[in-house]
Amino acid sequence: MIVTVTPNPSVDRTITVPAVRVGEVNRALSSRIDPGGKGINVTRALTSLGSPSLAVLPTGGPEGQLMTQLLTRAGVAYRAVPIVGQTRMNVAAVEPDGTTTKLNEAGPVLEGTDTAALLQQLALELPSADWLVACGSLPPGVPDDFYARLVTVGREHAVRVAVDSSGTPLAAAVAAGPDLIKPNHEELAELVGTPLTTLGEVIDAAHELVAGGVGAVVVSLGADGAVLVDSERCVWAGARVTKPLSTVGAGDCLLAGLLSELQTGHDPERALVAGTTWGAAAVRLPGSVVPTTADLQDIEVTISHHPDPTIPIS
Ligand SMILES: Nc1ncnc2c1ncn2[C@@H]1O[C@H](COP(=O)(O)OP(=O)(O)OP(=O)(O)O)[C@@H](O)[C@H]1O
Ligand SMILES: O=P(O)(O)OC[C@@]1(O)O[C@H](CO)[C@@H](O)[C@@H]1O
Repeated sequence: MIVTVTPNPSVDRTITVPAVRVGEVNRALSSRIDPGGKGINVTRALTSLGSPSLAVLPTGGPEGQLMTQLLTRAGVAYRAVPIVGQTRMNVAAVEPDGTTTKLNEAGPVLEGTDTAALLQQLALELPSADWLVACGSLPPGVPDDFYARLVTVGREHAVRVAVDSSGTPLAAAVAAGPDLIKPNHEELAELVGTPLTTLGEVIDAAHELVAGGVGAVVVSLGADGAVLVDSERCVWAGARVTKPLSTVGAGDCLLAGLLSELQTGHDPERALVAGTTWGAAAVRLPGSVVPTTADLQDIEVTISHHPDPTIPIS
């Protein structure tokens, strides 16, 4: 079982527009809402593709109610921890070529009691977890070492911990030695404190983190695929998508595909191929819609054990 925790979930509103015109009234061609936030997307993708998963999240206010309704409707298993504040709503404006502009709220303030209730709920779920997946930004009020604490708690319960976040919460988690992290290009550059302009530099940065105690580093590189580095291997994988519709949640689907294979004992290379397939499938779907089995059928993944280190990464 894969348990995800999303301290800062969001109802995602995706609005399709002919073009984003800053400072003007933009009329929508269509709009949709999805239950969102990175860990929730991971659980939604796993559920859609038949891997057992449970999402733990704080919820409050009308958007919180909407969130639980959307999750129930989607058949997603979840534990909602009530909070005083109001769950956020994030907006994505998507142009016809897939260009996506996101407007993310900071999220509600979580009081100390809210954070304690979230941790208490997680403690109840850990006995049935193989992986704990901690994802997304932290809302105001949650201490920066929240994910680092989860890494320690996971280790105490012999549960592997994956972290997908950014900035200080990710840096603190990395110092605690998680089993897996999934930064994208920018998050990795911020983590190691240096711009990364080629695939070779990305790989070197990932090796540096593995040497420092992270079990595996999977770097998602958008249209340039993804690379997995651990103490035994460095593998790159990518898939071509001709008509990208929305990249929102592609990284979450990549992580879900990867963990679905790791959980069942498959090797990291096979897991990377699955993750790349799920990520590419997500890009072909609107909003943060997660793929079904049918969406994975015609995706061809290329892998390389000796990726060209000079390839520029944008
Ligand atoms: N245009 C694309 N073509 C093919 N595959 C893509 C494309 N964009 C994304 N992917 C696949 O999806 C994976 C995740 O995408 P990306 O690197 O954009 O994640 P991310 O920045 O973490 O996204 P998010 O935070 O919105 O989930 C990539 O590693 C790649 O496998
Ligand atoms: O503000 P955060 O927590 O960094 O990211 C939140 C978010 O952008 O991430 C998901 C896509 O990965 C969306 O469902 C959601 O709106």
